[in-house]
Amino acid sequence: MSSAPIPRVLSIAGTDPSGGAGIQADLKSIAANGGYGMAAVTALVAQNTHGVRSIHVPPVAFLREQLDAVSDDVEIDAVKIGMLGTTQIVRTVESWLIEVRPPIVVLDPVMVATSGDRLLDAEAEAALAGMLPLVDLVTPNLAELAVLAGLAGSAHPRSVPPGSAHPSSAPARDWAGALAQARRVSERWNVIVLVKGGHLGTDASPDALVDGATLVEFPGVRVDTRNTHGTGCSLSSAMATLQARNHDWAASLRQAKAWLTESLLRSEELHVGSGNGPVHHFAGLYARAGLSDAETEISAATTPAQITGDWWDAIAGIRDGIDALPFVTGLADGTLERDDFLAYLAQDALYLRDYARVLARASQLAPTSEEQAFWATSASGSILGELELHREWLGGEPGATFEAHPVTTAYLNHLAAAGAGTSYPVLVAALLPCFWLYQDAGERLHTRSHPGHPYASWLDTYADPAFRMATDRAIAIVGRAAASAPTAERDAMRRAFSESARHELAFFAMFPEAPDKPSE
Ligand SMILES: Nc1ncnc2c1ncn2[C@@H]1O[C@H](COP(=O)(O)OP(=O)(O)O)[C@@H](O)[C@H]1O
Ligand SMILES: Cc1ncc(COP(=O)(O)O)c(N)n1
Repeated sequence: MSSAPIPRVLSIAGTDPSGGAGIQADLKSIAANGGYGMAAVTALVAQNTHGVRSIHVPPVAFLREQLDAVSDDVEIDAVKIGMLGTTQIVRTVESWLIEVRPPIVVLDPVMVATSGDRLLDAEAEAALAGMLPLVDLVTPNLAELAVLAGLAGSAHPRSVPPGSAHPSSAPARDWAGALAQARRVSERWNVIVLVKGGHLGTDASPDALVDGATLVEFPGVRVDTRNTHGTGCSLSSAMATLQARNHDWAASLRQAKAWLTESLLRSEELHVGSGNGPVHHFAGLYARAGLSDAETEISAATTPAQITGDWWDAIAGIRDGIDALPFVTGLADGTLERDDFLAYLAQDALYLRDYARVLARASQLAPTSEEQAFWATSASGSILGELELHREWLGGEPGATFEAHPVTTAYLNHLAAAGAGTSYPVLVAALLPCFWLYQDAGERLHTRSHPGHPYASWLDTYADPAFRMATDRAIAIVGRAAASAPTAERDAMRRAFSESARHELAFFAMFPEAPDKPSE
């Protein structure tokens, strides 16, 4: 697999010359999350960390020219929409969206700035709600959510006469109230709502994704800082960028929140203005590039489970890829040719023999006797597994000569390289995908077993609770090692983990051997 392409993300928003919110924040946020940022300006806002002084709206025809100049030339992977200001601007962006149909659209329905200044005409609120059917994800704060929920209650958002009071809901005072409003908005306009609990005034800062009746909640820790200018802008553009990579909203939110929390924690390092300062968009990158010296507090703010959870989310594409492979679907429905199955088992036996040696190396490097025993037991299990495969399925002597497929060799070389180093954390991170991806795919595969299934006895082995426990244990060990590792080593762990995951995918993809590249 080649590396993921860099998403081209367009921000359509207002400006903040002090650099903390609006388009300036969006561009930093897109770049910090691995995207190529572009920007079309809706309104020029004279503002700083204390608030808005005045707003200048250029002719809307010129906004349309900016948008066309980008879309006539550049393939856009995601759009983030921020401050729109007036009904005319809303309509202009809406008609451009209808023509261009960007694949991902995130709308931060900016109405009022953190400072309390209005950034959207009151009469434009209904028009803004009217564009929601063109949007994939909307990211209102609690006040904005209440306005949208009020409009969701009316017969048709555009039936509300401009300037008239619409049946607005009061901002939710508790989390349950916010979720109920979000559900109304989601169902009314068929849009996913990212509910932000940052304004609830509690110690927690929860967020949630609401997609009709489906709810996924993300607990968050409130960072004690005044530097929250532009958090909404930054989060929404991070979401647009990460979604273009992940195609999984929950994974994107988990990553975006971890990044934003780190950027809030480090915001004190910036000395910008004397009001509500900006977040430090590049805090993590600076730390990892050696451009800043404090790094340990951030590690401390991240739990082992969050780290391994983030790694797992980042390989969502690989997991989907495994599930879709002809080998896996054929194994599930029993249509896999026996020769292909046996060819796979022969490679698996070869793999397990050397994997056991690398597990033994982890046992050698383990810092505690408990972990030493865990890896030694796993090594023993792996080599016994190899013997069993030969006896049961391959009908040969252990060590019988199968030729290693280049894919098997490549995976084993990667593991051997991790084992040849001296970093226990990197080694165990490289070993983890073999536990985790196998366990994960196996959990689904074993449900497909039935008495007449040609591979029933193989599928049944996937249900082994001992392997599940071993996988949980391996995840916990790796998470703990990562949480206490210096940043550079933790990055090397993440790379070793995702590299092994890519090898896992290639391993499952080996058979049946395709004569031609399958069409997309
Ligand atoms: N002090 C804080 N600590 C942690 N997260 C915060 C803090 N302030 C805001 N956030 C997070 O930043 C994101 C944007 O939040 P919010 O303040 O609601 O947006 P807006 O800028 O649109 O008002 C949310 O995910 C929220 O949880
Ligand atoms: C141009 C522009 N767009 C949006 C915001 C909202 O900022 P916040 O995220 O602090 O609510 C802002 N202050 N300026």
